[in-house]
Amino acid sequence: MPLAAMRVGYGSGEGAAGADGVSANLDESWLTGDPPWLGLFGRWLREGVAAAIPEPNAMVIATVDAQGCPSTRTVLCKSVDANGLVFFTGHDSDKGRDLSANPCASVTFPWIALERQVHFRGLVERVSREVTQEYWASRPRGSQLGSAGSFQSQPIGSRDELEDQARRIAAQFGGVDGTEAVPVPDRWGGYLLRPRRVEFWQGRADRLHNRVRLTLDDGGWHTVRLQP
Ligand SMILES: Cc1cc2nc3c(=O)[nH]c(=O)nc-3n(C[C@H](O)[C@H](O)[C@H](O)COP(=O)(O)O)c2cc1C
Ligand SMILES: Cc1ncc(COP(=O)(O)O)c(CN)c1O
Repeated sequence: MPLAAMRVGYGSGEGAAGADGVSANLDESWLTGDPPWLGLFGRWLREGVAAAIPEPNAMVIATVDAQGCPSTRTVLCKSVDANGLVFFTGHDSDKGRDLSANPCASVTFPWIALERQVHFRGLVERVSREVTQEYWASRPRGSQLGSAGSFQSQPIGSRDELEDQARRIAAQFGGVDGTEAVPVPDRWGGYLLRPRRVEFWQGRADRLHNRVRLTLDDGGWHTVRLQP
């Protein structure tokens, strides 16, 4: 099928795997909690889990370099609370360098199977070393060794070289089957995105979608409905 002819209609409730609130129109009254995005975001995330969509906590994050050019890639959101969204990555990666130069990011949860997306934008800061260490300790040993064995976003000559490097580094900590703890590399850690703008989007028929945006200013959170 030609790309130009590929399209899906939204708002029938059929594609949405039985999630609540799919047939009802997204309404400002759904915004509950403190901050007011927290309740609905948590509900939609739980519905994404229940609908078994792949990696419902995956979010596409845009960062901007010192020249003002954006880049996007996917990371996993590993916790969310009233402060914001936490993810873990390499500080020396492209995104880590962008965030050092420009500590502002935008993320999108593309829950297309549920005919929904949520965007966040805000300032990003590193989490404490304690928070990073606690999360690191919860990761499977293989993932710890994988992160320790990779200098994220640096070039490497071949797959074989990457595997040799990872094996060499794993051996320093007793190897894949060892029991010695793998320390968190200094170059790896968590970031907290503190939202100042959040948008909930729900697909509707004939491209007449629902969009509700919350913005934080000195007076608190403000809600506005946007045209699709
Ligand atoms: C579903 C999915 C989840 C990912 N989660 C993470 C993550 O949590 N942290 C991370 O550093 N990279 C993650 N990646 C890899 C990144 O998308 C990216 O390739 C990597 O972080 C390097 O990005 P950068 O060079 O732009 O900094 C994930 C990739 C996918 C497809
Ligand atoms: C390179 C990389 N780092 C970190 C993560 C975060 O997830 P986890 O801590 O569960 O490995 C991922 C997830 N795909 C990843 O690909």
